[in-house]
Amino acid sequence: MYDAFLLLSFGGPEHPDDVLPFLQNVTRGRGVPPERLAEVAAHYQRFGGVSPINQQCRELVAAIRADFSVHGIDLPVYWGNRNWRPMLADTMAQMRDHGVQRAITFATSAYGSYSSCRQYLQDLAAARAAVGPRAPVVDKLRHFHDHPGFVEPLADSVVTAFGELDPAARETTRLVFTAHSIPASMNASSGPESNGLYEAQLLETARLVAARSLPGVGWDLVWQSRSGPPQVPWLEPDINEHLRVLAKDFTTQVVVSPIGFVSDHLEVIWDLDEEAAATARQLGLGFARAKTPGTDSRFVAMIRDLVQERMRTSDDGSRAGLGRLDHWDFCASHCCPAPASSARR
Ligand SMILES: CC1=C(CCC(=O)O)c2cc3nc(cc4[nH]c(cc5[nH]c(cc1n2)c(C)c5CCC(=O)O)c(CCC(=O)O)c4C)C(CCC(=O)O)=C3C
Ligand SMILES: [Fe+2]
Repeated sequence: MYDAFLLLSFGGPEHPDDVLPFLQNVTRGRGVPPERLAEVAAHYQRFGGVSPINQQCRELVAAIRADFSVHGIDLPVYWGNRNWRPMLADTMAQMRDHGVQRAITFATSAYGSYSSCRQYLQDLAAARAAVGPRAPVVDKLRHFHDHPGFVEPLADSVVTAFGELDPAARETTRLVFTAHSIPASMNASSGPESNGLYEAQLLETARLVAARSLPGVGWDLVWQSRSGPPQVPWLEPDINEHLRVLAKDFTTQVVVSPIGFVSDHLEVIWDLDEEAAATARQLGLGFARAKTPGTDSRFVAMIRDLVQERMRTSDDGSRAGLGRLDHWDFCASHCCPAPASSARR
């Protein structure tokens, strides 16, 4: 049924000169103010112009290849990005040259919404159009917000992070989950019923991870990495604002778990490990950041499970998942529409 596997990711710069063109690719037609772009460029330059995300994808590709080979899955593994080299269209041209006809793709985002799902589908369509008539057909794997292979490594990392804090202060510990903020209207229009699928799936993940890591400890889902013009409402509160509120109450320490991401890329190591950690320090709050799945073997096995689930010849409708929300293989075309301001892209 499928003759190749494609890892589809966001991409990031790997040289100081890459930073601006990368940011231009990300924000083209999106109305992100120049001040915000300059600020984000400075974050990348603080890390020598190198985002860790591409190296993390290389490691994931290697782990998937090893896992597929051990489990007898005979699919070549390709990798392409939305915003930086290796660009998706170049990878797709290579797949065409290798005779690939129908590939299955895993996008490095667990959730629905325009930015986290639909945009990847649009990128696939645009890349196919660019590659021309013999471009492979590429199907996208489903959302995996409540898959045990995602939830379990996240929960273990929360326990590990709590181990860096004062174990005696469990009563005054808060578990703070974060995800990338998106425009409130984008959240509202996400999902087949346009009723906030992005936040609903994130709340499921948060609930499942909390119950498996620090049961009884209070938790919240808050947002990070807000972009866009200030007059447009985005999901709130921001993590830094939330830490200020927690510190006024009886919280003495926080475990922060970025469930919105699958690897510890720049938005994690800058916005949390630098910025949110500094806010916590100022407030006198203990702070520990839990890891994302990265190349955890359970996460890699989940990717295989999703491929096998899609490839099985008789579908009994069952889908591995710990939560209560529905799962589906193919998103309806009306699902998670592009925001009006970016329709031109
Ligand atoms: C939902 C979501 C995810 C999670 C799902 C997924 O992973 O796909 C995500 C991931 C990421 N976002 C990333 C980087 C950036 N996102 C930006 C801007 C934006 N993100 C948005 C949403 C999301 N983003 C939105 C609505 C915008 C506004 C512009 C627009 O409407 O599209 C900008 C522009 C500058 C700014 O921040 O303003 C940058 C540089 C990186 C790479 C990190 C690295 O390099 O290591 C990753 C993985
Ligand atoms: Fe982003």
